Amino acid sequence: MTAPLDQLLTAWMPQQRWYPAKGRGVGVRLLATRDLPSDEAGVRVTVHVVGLDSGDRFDVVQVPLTYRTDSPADDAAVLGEVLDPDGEHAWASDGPHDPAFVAALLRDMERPASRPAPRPVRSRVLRGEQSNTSVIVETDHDPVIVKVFRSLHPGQNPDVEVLRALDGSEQVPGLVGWSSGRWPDRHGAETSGHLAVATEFVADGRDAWREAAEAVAAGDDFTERAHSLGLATATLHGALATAFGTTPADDATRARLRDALRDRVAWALSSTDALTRFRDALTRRADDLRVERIPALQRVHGDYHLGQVLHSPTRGWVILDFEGEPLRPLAERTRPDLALRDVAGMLRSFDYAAGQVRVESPDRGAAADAWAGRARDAFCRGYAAGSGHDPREDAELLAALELDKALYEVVYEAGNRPAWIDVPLSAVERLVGAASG
Ligand SMILES: Nc1ncnc2c1ncn2[C@@H]1O[C@H](COP(=O)(O)OP(=O)(O)O)[C@@H](O)[C@H]1O
Ligand SMILES: O=P(O)(O)O[C@H]1O[C@H](CO)[C@@H](O[C@H]2O[C@H](CO)[C@@H](O)[C@H](O)[C@H]2O)[C@H](O)[C@H]1O
Repeated sequence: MTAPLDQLLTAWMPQQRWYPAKGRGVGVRLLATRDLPSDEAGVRVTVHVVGLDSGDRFDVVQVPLTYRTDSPADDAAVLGEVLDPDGEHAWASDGPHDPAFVAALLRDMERPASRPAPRPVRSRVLRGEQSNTSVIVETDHDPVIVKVFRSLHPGQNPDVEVLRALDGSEQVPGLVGWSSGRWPDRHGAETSGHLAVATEFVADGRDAWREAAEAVAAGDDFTERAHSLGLATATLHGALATAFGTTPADDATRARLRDALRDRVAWALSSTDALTRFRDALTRRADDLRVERIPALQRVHGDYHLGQVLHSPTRGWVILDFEGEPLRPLAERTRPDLALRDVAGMLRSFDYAAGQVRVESPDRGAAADAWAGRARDAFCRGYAAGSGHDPREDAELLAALELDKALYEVVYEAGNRPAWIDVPLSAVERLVGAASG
């Protein structure tokens, strides 16, 4: 049966992992539509920008579709029969699954000077992602990964902004191109922002989370890799400081830091009951935060953990995903911050690798904790070798940032993986305990 596009989208979008309005009743509004030149006969490639209005919230998402006059081969990606933007009967498919969209998008992208447009040969959508849709593309040259942003925000997407600023740096994937679009906001004012980014695909890269999880399970040493990751992290921070500048910290920074921890405590306590037994200790900890020295503020990664880095035998460490913590408003995620926040994130991640063993086989918990202790120590030593400063010298600040991250993680796990919630909860217990004891 042929349906109008908004009806089809209203039924299809909530089933997608990236849908940001799960559980909320929304009005679906088509905000903008742009065709990309297609080189396949009978295929129309269209990028729709769609507003999801639930009264108190207004999310904007990108839905690229291809329209074919004949029923397409890949059933899994078909939304259904629809009237296309000209009112003609067509089959609509989810763009990232359709090579016609991928080719049209790559041709349409802006690119760094001297980089030719890659010509796709084959493509496949990466499975398991939550907030975006990424497509791995074999091309006439090197493989490329295209990240199609689903939730759109006005202005620069942090991934595009950082990769453009750091292009040529060994610690991040090479930039292939990016695309932008325009749409009216909920009040009808014209806005624009990034829609997608394409980068070098590190084909021999292994997810560091998987490497670490395997190592801790097998009792294998990880200190060499943790050391070189610390060094790569310090190099990344140096490159970010050069590209975006630094701001010296002052008394106002000190006050903001304490307010930020208080806000995080209040947000976490109101988001989940799991923290109730720590209420008093957490409130005291935030009120009592005293930090002597605060390093200069700078652009940081913002959601740094083992799942954000690849280990490649040919390229070394490659750091991904500069979009910051997905549960935080975008405007906050790009503000100058403490590089130490990323260090704290990675230290938490080593604890997570041990924590998942603790959850699954409590009898191996002590060995896993010792593994994490060695990895954390090696990471800090590597960071010191790269930056000239051991992060553990700022012990009070580092512990506060680890606590801040652990609180975020408790809320994240409560919403996403309740079976893992004890991993960050035990860190909260340790970190408030250490402060009061
Ligand atoms: N340049 C790349 N090379 C190889 N794999 C990549 C690359 N970029 C992303 N990936 C893979 O895709 C996953 C998701 O990418 P990421 O940028 O973190 O997207 P998201 O913000 O949706 O989590 C990564 O964990 C990694 O496995
Ligand atoms: O999806 P993102 O990569 O942007 O990050 C979110 O999901 C992460 C889980 O995949 C979550 O990370 C937490 O779990 C990791 C193990 O799966 C662990 O290595 C991290 O240290 C821990 O924070 C991340 O917090 C969340 O923003």
